[in-house]
Amino acid sequence: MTEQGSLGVAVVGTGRMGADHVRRISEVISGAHVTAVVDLDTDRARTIAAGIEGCVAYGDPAEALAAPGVDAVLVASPGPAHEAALLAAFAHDLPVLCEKPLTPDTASALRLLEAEQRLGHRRVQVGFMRRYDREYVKLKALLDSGDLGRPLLLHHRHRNAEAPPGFTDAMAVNDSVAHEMDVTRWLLGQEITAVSVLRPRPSAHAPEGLSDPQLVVFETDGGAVVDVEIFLSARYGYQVQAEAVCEDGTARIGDGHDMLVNTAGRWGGTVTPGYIERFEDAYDRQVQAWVDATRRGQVTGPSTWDGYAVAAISEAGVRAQTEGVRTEVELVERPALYR
Ligand SMILES: NC(=O)C1=CN([C@@H]2O[C@H](COP(=O)(O)OP(=O)(O)OC[C@H]3O[C@@H](n4cnc5c(N)ncnc54)[C@H](O)[C@@H]3O)[C@@H](O)[C@H]2O)C=CC1
Ligand SMILES: O=C1[C@@H](O)[C@H](O)[C@@H](O)[C@H](O)[C@H]1O
Repeated sequence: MTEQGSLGVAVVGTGRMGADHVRRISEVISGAHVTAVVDLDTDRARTIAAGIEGCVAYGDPAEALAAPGVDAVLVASPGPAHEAALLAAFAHDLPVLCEKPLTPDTASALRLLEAEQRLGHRRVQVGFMRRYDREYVKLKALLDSGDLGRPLLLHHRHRNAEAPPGFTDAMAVNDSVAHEMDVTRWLLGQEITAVSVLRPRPSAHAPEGLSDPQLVVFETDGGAVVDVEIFLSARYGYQVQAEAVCEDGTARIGDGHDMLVNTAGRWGGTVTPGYIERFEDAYDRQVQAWVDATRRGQVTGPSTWDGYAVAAISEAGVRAQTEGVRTEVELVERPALYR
């Protein structure tokens, strides 16, 4: 840290999310600055570093994390690269904000759980940023208050304008629905115990070979049933909604953050084009919360355990999807570090 106590952050992966986080740390939030950027595409890393005073570009995460001035790490490389980056951070006992998913499979998530326990303290916050979205925070507070009674059903809608190139059926579950897995566990304070997946006839706008949309159904250990529409080729914009159906009422979020306009015989608001715009404030609040906690020497937010649980639910979800069967989720016993 600098004399002023500003946290020196290395950002690993400078693609869409990584570059946005570099901007956020440099221009939006307080208490941190970017000292290193790392990308296998070294030209990209160099271009980003060139715009930030004192920032050095690297091609190898391990080399960057050993550099002076690196107090903490933000991992924004693709999911399959997260395990190596986290293990490199653990080797220097550095705090990490790791973009979701923690890892895309259970075996690697378990290895990380074990590695963090060997360190003896929590080091990781997983980037499930919906927990920092003001609307989700409000919904959770209402459910926790008990004013609506016991939650019975949760309906989630998760629509992207178009699927990124190369997106697969499995990624619809372990990359996109991963958010609903986390937010369901958090909102309800319940564990997901089984997953089923239904695939209607694909939209004519779905990329060749992608089942889109899909309907994913979770059962929980508190007896709730949760459905998630994941529709990656919705075309008209990016929309994320959630509705809780409880014994004494219902509550719904995500209908619009904008004003409603009446003009030219039409009524309505706007739909954001993508997640960067829809969740801008949540990303800011997430990274600020991580920096603040790290400067206090604390680790808060979604843990490696939460990341592991989502990996296990994802694995069950991909099996449910490919085999067409309801699949139970198997979790190891929750270690003491995460209770
Ligand atoms: N929280 C959210 O809403 C979102 C989270 N994400 C997550 O953010 C992460 C990154 O996604 P995007 O930025 O969309 O991907 P991207 O493909 O735009 O960028 C990834 C970058 O990482 C680099 N890279 C690949 N392997 C690397 C390695 N081993 N070490 C260092 N750099 C490496 C690539 O060259 C590329 O520049 C993923 O985990 C993804 O799931 C992505 C979109 C939204
Ligand atoms: O995390 C995200 C992407 O990786 C994923 O591909 C999108 O479907 C999600 O909406 C976005 O939040």
